[in-house]
Amino acid sequence: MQASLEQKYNFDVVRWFTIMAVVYLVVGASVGVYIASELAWPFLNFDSPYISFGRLRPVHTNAVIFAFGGCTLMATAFYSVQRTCGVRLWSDKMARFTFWGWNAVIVLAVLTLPFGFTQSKEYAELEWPIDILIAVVWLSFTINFIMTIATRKSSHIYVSNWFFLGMMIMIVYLHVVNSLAIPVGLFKSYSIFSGVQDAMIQWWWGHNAVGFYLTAGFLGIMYYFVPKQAGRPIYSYRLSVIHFWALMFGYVWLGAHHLQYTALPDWTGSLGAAVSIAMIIPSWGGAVNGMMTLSGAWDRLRTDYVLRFLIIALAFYAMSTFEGPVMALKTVNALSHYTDWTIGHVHSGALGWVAGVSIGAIYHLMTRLYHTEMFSERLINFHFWTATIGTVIYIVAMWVSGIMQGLMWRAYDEYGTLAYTFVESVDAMHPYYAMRAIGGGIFLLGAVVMLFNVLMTVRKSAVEGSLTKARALAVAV
Ligand code: HEM
Ligand code: HEM
Ligand SMILES: [Cu+2]
Repeated sequence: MQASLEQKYNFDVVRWFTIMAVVYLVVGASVGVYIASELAWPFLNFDSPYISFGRLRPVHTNAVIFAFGGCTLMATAFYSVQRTCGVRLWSDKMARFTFWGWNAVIVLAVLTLPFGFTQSKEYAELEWPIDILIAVVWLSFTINFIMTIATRKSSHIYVSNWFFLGMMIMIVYLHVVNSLAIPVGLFKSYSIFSGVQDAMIQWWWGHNAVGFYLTAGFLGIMYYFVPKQAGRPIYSYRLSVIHFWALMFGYVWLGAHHLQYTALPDWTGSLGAAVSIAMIIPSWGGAVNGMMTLSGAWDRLRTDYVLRFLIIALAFYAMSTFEGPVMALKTVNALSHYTDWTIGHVHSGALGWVAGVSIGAIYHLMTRLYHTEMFSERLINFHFWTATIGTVIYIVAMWVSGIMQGLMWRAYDEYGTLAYTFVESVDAMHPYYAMRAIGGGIFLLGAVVMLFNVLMTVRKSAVEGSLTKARALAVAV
């Protein structure tokens, strides 16, 4: 059975993306721990512009979102679309181009960001030549995916493909519009938008990078891998369809919640807040749908570590999609904005949800792609606990420091003047920044163990010859 799968499908490109995703998780988390340490112990900036916090921060965000997240999305999308449609990828060449092109983007990011080449748009820092490359590579990914669905053998299009498709199409136009700029040199350009319009476009992209890339794409992963790992059908197919359309229509309206109390018209922020609150419903619908897939088989969580990763990720998804809407409310945002509370929210989504569901999917993929068991189940268990504990320490540290910052900045003394100077609030953050660096270090340790486990599994498969056998059998079949 497995042998013929090797022949029928293109798993090579999936294998490459899977391994690179794990490598980039380690790289991105390492830079994360480093910049977290720079905030706790500023001497680590070593007075060098190249490794200063300001320049390494976008290296971190690009590495985790686009390198780790991107490779995970491409591996899982290319794998699940073939399996659910019962056909090989439409074009092997295009898939190879997507792999090399995407990695070229990542290398270019590492080569430009530390030298200060940036458009200064968050999550869209890369300069215009790289933006063009991103658009071309992303389109090749999208077209290959759509054409694979178009040639499918199954009658309907499974819901995971809908989520991947939604992500791909939205990202094409968000990326293109947000990146429209007038170049004045090879690595210098000016946005065609200015002032408040520029801010609005930036956060229309920024929020939807979260909503479509970090959420819809990873929900595609959830809808394929949770039922697969649990060995049961998704709890409610009808709920998944409602989840999909509500998410697609809702998320695009939220960008203004990043710009409360700015030069934007007041009503845009109110609209953003109102729709944000409404988004709790589809988000929780999706999380419940994933969790209830285990209904009647909860005992599996005791023994199946991969399933644990997937389900705890859904718990973090539910938590961050409750926290986000609350933070969108103007009264709450007045306190939380500019503080570490936002950073805590980001990482409960990014570490708990995005990394959690990715890690679960990658462990699942490894055994299917290399036709063997994982090198060590115990190390997966170890990874589960380090990832969970590291994430919780990170988030708790940021909640405390964020709320403290917010309260210190608005505290008045008996004469009506500010009770604290800004630098006093920075000083008060030190213990929490140290705590975050430690939490991040624990998370990173788990990621390193995962890389080791993954590489040993590749080696194990080579020693056993299981992949070679599967391929040879494929020729014989
Ligand atoms: C070991 C793990 C990690 C550590 C220690 C870490 C640390 C950090 C630090 C120190 C910042 C800058 C915060 C600031 O400006 O005050 C940051 C920002 C960010 N990180 Fe991480 N990070 C980690 C993993 C991740 C992962 C896996 C993701 C995504 C999947 C991620 C996504 C982000 C994003 C989106 C931001 C920007 C937040 C914002 O602008 O509000 N991080 N991270
Ligand atoms: C219904 C769901 C969600 C809503 C309504 C929401 C809302 C918000 C709000 C109000 C902020 C703070 C804006 C500010 O004061 O600057 C924020 C920041 C952020 N959220 Fe969420 N959130 C949601 C889910 C998520 C999820 C699941 C993730 C992660 C993967 C995520 C990632 C982020 C990031 C990266 C930022 C920081 C943006 C920046 O300033 O750089 N959010 N979100
Ligand atoms: Cu947002």
